[in-house]
Amino acid sequence: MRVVIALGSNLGRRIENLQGAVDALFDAPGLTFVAASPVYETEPVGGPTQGAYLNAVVVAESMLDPRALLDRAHSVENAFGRERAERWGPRTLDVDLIAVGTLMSDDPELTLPHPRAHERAFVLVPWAQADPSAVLPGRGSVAALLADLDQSGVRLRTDLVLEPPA
Ligand SMILES: Nc1ncnc2c1ncn2[C@@H]1O[C@H](COP(=O)(O)OP(=O)(O)OP(=O)(O)O)[C@@H](O)[C@H]1O
Ligand SMILES: Nc1nc2c(c(=O)[nH]1)N=C(CO)CN2
Repeated sequence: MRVVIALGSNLGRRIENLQGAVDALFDAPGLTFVAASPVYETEPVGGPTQGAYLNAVVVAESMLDPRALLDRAHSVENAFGRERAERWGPRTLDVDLIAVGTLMSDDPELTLPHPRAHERAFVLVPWAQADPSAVLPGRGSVAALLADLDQSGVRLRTDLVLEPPA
């Protein structure tokens, strides 16, 4: 099943946190790397006053069940010292499951697609670069969603790149 994973960091060595997440996510069986987006510097959305984020999206092929995928996302966040202090607050690493195939779920522990993905340029801009034909289940094409979104807070960092997993 095709899965779309969003990465974000606005604390510490941000690009190293993102690259570390890519390496760690694929360090165990069940997940195969397909593509990584370019890296974007983005203005924080929501939460307290905080520094700019680096955001990127990774596309993968998964043989894991969605719950195991979420567990892996959480363990990678925890490995990077993520503290869950404040909603939408600063973090060394955020790993969100944006879509898992075409699954739909309203379970608060794992809502699919991610309930705020459709309104987040910091997710949709990198996703569209990683997969120009991307579709957000239940919401339509990512390109069409982006046409209605303000993308001014999302800036390409041509000097940064995510390598495929080590
Ligand atoms: N699609 C999903 N991806 C990741 N976490 C999810 C998803 N759906 C529900 N959750 C749950 O949301 C909880 C909070 O996640 P997290 O701390 O990453 O939120 P946040 O990054 O501050 O805000 P947001 O959810 O708006 O990105 C997690 O414990 C997780 O179980
Ligand atoms: N620019 C940006 N803003 C955010 C981000 C993020 O990754 N990038 N993540 C959030 C909670 O998931 C809240 N706000």
